Amino acid sequence: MQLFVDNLTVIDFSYVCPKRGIVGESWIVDVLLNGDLNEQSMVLDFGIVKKQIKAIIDEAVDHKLLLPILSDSVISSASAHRAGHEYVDITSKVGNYFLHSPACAFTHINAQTITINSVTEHLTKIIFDQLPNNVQGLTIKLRAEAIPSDYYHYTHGLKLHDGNCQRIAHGHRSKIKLFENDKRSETLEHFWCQRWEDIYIASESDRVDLATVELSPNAMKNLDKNHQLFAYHAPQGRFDIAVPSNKLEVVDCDSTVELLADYVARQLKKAKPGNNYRVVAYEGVAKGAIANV
Ligand SMILES: Nc1nc2c(c(=O)[nH]1)N=C([C@H](O)[C@H](O)COP(=O)(O)OP(=O)(O)OP(=O)(O)O)CN2
Repeated sequence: MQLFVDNLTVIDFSYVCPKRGIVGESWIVDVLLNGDLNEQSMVLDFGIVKKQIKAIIDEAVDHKLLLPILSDSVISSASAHRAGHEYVDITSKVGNYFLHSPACAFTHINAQTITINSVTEHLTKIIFDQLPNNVQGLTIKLRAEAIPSDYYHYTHGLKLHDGNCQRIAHGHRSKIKLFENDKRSETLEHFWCQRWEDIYIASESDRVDLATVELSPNAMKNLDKNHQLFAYHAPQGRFDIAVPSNKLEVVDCDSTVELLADYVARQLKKAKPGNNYRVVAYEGVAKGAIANV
């Protein structure tokens, strides 16, 4: 007998890509179980699938930075600054990134590259080990939202969030709808999606200098004038990141989706003060915020 739950959850995360740097991503999760019926005449109670399997997936990959640990582009090591924290040094074709975060902000994936296949394999093993004996098969399907318009991938962290969004490098694949004087402008959408392609969005208020940043000894040797540094303390611990300027947008606000919608709206208004703008910004799949100026 087979049991399925479509759209079980959306995982919002970022991953290291040797070509693209740090990439924000959102994947929808569908689950298919194969097994005998239990004493309740069920393969597995939907309640358990929806709560426990979702919780395992969240704990494994949601709001984390996924590291392809078989790739030469990632070096991770224990932090010398703080217990339970990890350094991650990343080299990529678009520049080098350096991070320091509580270890829970990273997931090591035993692969050369982060792909739907490598993450599916990682999740399947973790989940299958925790299923009851009557469940003999598990198929996890990860898929990106089908977006007919332009979209961007962004990475950020919300220092004021009391949940996992405080992690300094988690992200999303997001569309944006822009209206100029009540008329949808695909030209403007295209412009912003190019501008924010694989972007890291940092807040000016989190900027730190070389004297205060906490990064690995290797990072401190390799930082150059192209890097900009950001750090904050949040309930899970201390977070630091060095980002290459060519993959960075520094905003004058926090990066909640409400404030990003407002930020885009303000930039549009500044360029053409006589026009009215409506910005519908998404944070991953099927959720977002609307700003009007
Ligand atoms: N009003 C807002 N709420 C939240 C924002 C935000 O910008 N405005 N942002 C976040 C995080 O950035 C987060 O990445 C998104 O969280 P979400 O996927 O919704 O959170 P959960 O994992 O808890 O939800 P699931 O349904 O389990 O995916 C949080 N909130």
